[in-house]
Amino acid sequence: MTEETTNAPDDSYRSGYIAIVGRPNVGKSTLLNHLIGQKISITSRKAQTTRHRINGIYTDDHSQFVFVDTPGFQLKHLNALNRGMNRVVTSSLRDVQVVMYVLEALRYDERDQEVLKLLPDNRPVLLVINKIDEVADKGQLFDFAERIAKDFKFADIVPVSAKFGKKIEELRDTLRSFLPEGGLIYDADDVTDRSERFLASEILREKVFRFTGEELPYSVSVVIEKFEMDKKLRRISAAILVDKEAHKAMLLGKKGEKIKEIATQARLDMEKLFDGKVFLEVFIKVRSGWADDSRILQTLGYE
Ligand SMILES: Nc1nc2c(ncn2[C@@H]2O[C@H](COP(=O)(O)OP(=O)(O)OP(=O)(O)O)[C@@H](O)[C@H]2O)c(=O)[nH]1
Repeated sequence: MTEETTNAPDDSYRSGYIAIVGRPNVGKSTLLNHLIGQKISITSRKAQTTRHRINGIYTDDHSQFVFVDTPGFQLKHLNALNRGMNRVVTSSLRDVQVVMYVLEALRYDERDQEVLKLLPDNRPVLLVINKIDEVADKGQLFDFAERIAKDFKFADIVPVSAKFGKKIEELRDTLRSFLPEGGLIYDADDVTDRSERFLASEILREKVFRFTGEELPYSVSVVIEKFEMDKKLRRISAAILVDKEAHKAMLLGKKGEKIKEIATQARLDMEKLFDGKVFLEVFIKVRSGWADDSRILQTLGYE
């Protein structure tokens, strides 16, 4: 905790960057969506759906929170893609004022400890225990928190249920108390500094994961090949990159029904977020072995 943070009078405006860190699937994206009150970061049952650093912004009369969502740590199977992701995590921690370390209630193993090792010791780190709705005996949460606190000096501990929006207000209040005094970093009505182009690809990727369930591997990626404004209409062409012909068939579904449904749902979400009509074309391209190809990764913006 810095002097500046502790001494700021409570009625002063506060603002700052907050990183969300934790291993895949603990609920970071769900938490971010609730913290900013709008769907920006994508969520899915599958681990590792977040590959980019995303800023979600929440502004009220007393504070502005700029959230940085980080990709889940992948400690096994280090290919070029995962190495790129771990770099994003470490670099996103360098320029934030507060870190939220997210765990799933009652789950803590060596993978979480690995993540813990990368946390900074020179600024406040909050332990956020998510998915408390899954724990019937709340006393267990207390013992759990005590155990984790032996491994790291947390500034505070906040139990939440991101999915059910429980204790989110409390979490925001706690976060606020650790933000430095300062004015707006972004405009008051901004929710993200990401381009519509990026958001479009995230929405489509979410639908791909949602509609293919566990069938499709994580190497699937989405590239927006065209994003044009035609008066008020957004014309978007997107390519879904897959590794194998078999994956393409999974995405197509019977008579192309699955991809049609994916594209329709993605378009509806885009129209809601952009508040305007969208014309969306989706192609599926087979690109074998791309997850290990650094050159292609560069063009996708991972490295
Ligand atoms: N029961 C319960 N499930 C939750 C809660 N928060 C998130 N989940 C579920 O946990 C799964 C993973 O959530 P995500 O938000 O995608 O997790 P993430 O940590 O962002 O995952 P990566 O993007 O892979 O790093 C989803 O199925 C969520 O619905 C919660 O509070 N309670």
